[in-house]
Amino acid sequence: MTTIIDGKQVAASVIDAVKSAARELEQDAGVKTGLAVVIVGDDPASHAYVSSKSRMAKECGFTSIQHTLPEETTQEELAALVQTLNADDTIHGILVQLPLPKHLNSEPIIQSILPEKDVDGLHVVNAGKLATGDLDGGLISCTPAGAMVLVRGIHGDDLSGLNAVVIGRSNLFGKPMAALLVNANATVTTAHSRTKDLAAVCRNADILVAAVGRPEMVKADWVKPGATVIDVGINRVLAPEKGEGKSRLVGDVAFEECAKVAGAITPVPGGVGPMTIAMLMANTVIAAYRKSGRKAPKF
Ligand SMILES: NC(=O)C1=CN([C@@H]2O[C@H](COP(=O)(O)OP(=O)(O)OC[C@H]3O[C@@H](n4cnc5c(N)ncnc54)[C@H](OP(=O)(O)O)[C@@H]3O)[C@@H](O)[C@H]2O)C=CC1
Ligand SMILES: Nc1nc(=O)c2c([nH]1)NC[C@@H]1CN(c3ccc(C(=O)N[C@@H](CCC(=O)O)C(=O)O)cc3)C=[N+]21
Repeated sequence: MTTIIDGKQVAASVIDAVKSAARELEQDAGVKTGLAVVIVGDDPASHAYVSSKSRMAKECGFTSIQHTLPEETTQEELAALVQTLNADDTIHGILVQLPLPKHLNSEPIIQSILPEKDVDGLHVVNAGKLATGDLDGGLISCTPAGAMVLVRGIHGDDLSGLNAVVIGRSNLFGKPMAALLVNANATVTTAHSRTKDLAAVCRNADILVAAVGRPEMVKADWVKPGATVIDVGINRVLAPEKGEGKSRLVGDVAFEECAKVAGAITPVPGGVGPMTIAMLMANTVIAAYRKSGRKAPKF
């Protein structure tokens, strides 16, 4: 029987642990954990993600601040907001929702966030710590951190002898995911748009992770029988069967057919997505513990 990995349930248990950690920090040190989420422009999908992040932060007992800036915000205005949040002692985590509108350059903005407040794990200091194997010193990008929790739930902490293939090489997901898998002793291949015979590369994977942004690209005959399939893709496609103009969410994996071959597989929605938000909360409370000089909990 194929295991359908319940990301919602795993995320709920991470959130419970975050809530207790935040409560303890407040009781013992008088510190209320604070998260600031910055969004520029009016992309509806980005707004939906950002409001669920802000809502969850409140549910965790955090101070949650959302800065919604207009589409025509300048580079200087956004940079100034980040400086203000860097200097604000009540804010422990800063997340700038990506992508930014085209006229803005995201890289200097992300690199201007203090590394200890970079709950997205995108600052070079945090990316560098992960790349050099210092997993406890920095902050790890939320989606790969969450995907790893799901992988660990199936295979345990030690992936010795297992082949892992990650499709995608972004700084937000593919690169940190590959680093986490290598750190757990998997033998890792990173595939991308220039990879030759992707299907054959994937068939070699005991753990197959897809983060491409192409609806249902991974087919059943790409999956090694019994493999663990982690679908990171979030694609909104038209669903005429639900009515005119309606849409539904699908991953980068053709779920129905791949579920017949895989040993374990994440659904979309309800797989990696909820883990991303849970790990964002985890990173924020970790940042608050470190700022107060206390040993941070692990999630
Ligand atoms: N569930 C969640 O919480 C999250 C989901 N996502 C989703 O994950 C997906 C990927 O996100 P992200 O990493 O930011 O996306 P990017 O667009 O930054 O990266 C996509 C990667 O896929 C590769 N790629 C594109 N086309 C192909 C192809 N035909 N064959 C093989 N590889 C290909 C690209 O290769 P190349 O580098 O050569 O261009 C690139 O490395 C998206 O659907 C996004 O919405 C992202 C973050 C969080
Ligand atoms: N700086 C930055 N950091 C990010 O982590 C980041 C980002 N920018 N930009 C966009 C992507 C995407 N992302 C998701 C988060 C949660 C769900 C999620 O909760 N998904 C639900 C479904 C949500 C729905 O129904 O629309 C699920 O998969 O079950 C999805 C996607 C974070 N991202």
